[in-house]
Amino acid sequence: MENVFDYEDIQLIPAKCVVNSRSECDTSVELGGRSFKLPVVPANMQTIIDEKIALYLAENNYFYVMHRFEPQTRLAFIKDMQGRGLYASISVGVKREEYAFIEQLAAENTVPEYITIDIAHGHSNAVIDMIEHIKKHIPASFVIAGNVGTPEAVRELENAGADATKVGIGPGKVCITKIKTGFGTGGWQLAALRWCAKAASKPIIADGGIRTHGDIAKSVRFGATMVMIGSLFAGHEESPGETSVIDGKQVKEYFGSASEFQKGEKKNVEGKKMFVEHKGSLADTLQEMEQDLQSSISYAGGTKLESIRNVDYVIVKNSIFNGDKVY
Ligand SMILES: NC(=O)C1=CN([C@@H]2O[C@H](COP(=O)(O)OP(=O)(O)OC[C@H]3O[C@@H](n4cnc5c(N)ncnc54)[C@H](OP(=O)(O)O)[C@@H]3O)[C@@H](O)[C@H]2O)C=CC1
Ligand SMILES: Nc1nc2c(ncn2[C@@H]2O[C@H](COP(=O)(O)O)[C@@H](O)[C@H]2O)c(=O)[nH]1
Repeated sequence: MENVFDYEDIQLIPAKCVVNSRSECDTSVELGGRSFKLPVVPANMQTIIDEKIALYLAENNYFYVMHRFEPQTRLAFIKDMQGRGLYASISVGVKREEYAFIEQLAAENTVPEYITIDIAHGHSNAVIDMIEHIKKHIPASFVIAGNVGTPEAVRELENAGADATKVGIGPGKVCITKIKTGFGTGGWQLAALRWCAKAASKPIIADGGIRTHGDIAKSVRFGATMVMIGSLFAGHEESPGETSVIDGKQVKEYFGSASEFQKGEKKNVEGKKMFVEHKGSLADTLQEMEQDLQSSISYAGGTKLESIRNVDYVIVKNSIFNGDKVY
């Protein structure tokens, strides 16, 4: 691999502005036949999303992926969302009972519009078999498969029938995969995204490692259709993580899906827990993301998200923050 870099090593180069106001720039994106306000989706983790947040996001034209950690609630969740005239987007794993769940959905004719196969090491027969199982029983569902970190994996999952792939092994804020196993895209997630996107013939979701709103534009530049984000969405009033007070400050918990807090045991732990400062409302963050991305589009010299895809960039090794902390 040549040209290895991460988000903080890259600056996008401005092109001549064609709008009179940033409000003219359109941040919407299409995925699976629907248009969403932002190319951003909160991570399908238990401290990031719950039914209430999913409802808010769907009602307000944002993409969401419900987590898979309360499996018994998923059927009712799909019915509830669709009963309200909204789309349903759920996650599944690859264990035996998940196969039966897909068959149950088919038998009841309850077909979620989106299914994300949520596995740490997605380049595996387990994921390929699950893609094929879903496509056999409920072909109308749009299948997002992951996570992967190589072009070979993207091609193999696409060939198995995945409609989109999710890229990112270990760049997450509460991830310890890189430390515990020595593997992953941590530290070079943006370069891995670029590498995978060159091989992809379907949409890619960049997952993990986003630390600033500018990183969303950088992900789009390097081939992402959508960006999955955990830590920036943790700590909101609506966030499901528990609130506590540390050193007089209100904080909320954010833990990894492969942490002992999620698993309830210390087996194959590849995630940790942290506390993030209380951030106010989710709606405010989404609005700020939209404004920042509109500004990115204006700097790209266009009016639509796609204009970011063509901008030039420079590699400025680990230097852009000069020690500043924006967030
Ligand atoms: N994006 C990322 O970098 C990472 C994300 N995660 C998140 O953590 C959660 C748990 O993930 P995961 O452990 O996959 O889910 P599960 O615990 O549901 O495991 C799914 C199945 O895959 C097997 N499995 C898991 N990892 C491997 C591996 N490295 N090699 C072979 N088989 C494997 C498991 O068996 P067994 O447990 O017996 O091995 C199990 O049968 C998910 O939400 C995932 O997204 C976790 C790590 C990295
Ligand atoms: N290695 C691990 N990765 C995890 C775990 N739980 C979630 N994740 C991944 O992190 C992203 C979110 O990253 P962030 O940088 O935006 O916070 C999430 O979507 C998963 O792919 C875990 O326990 N271990």
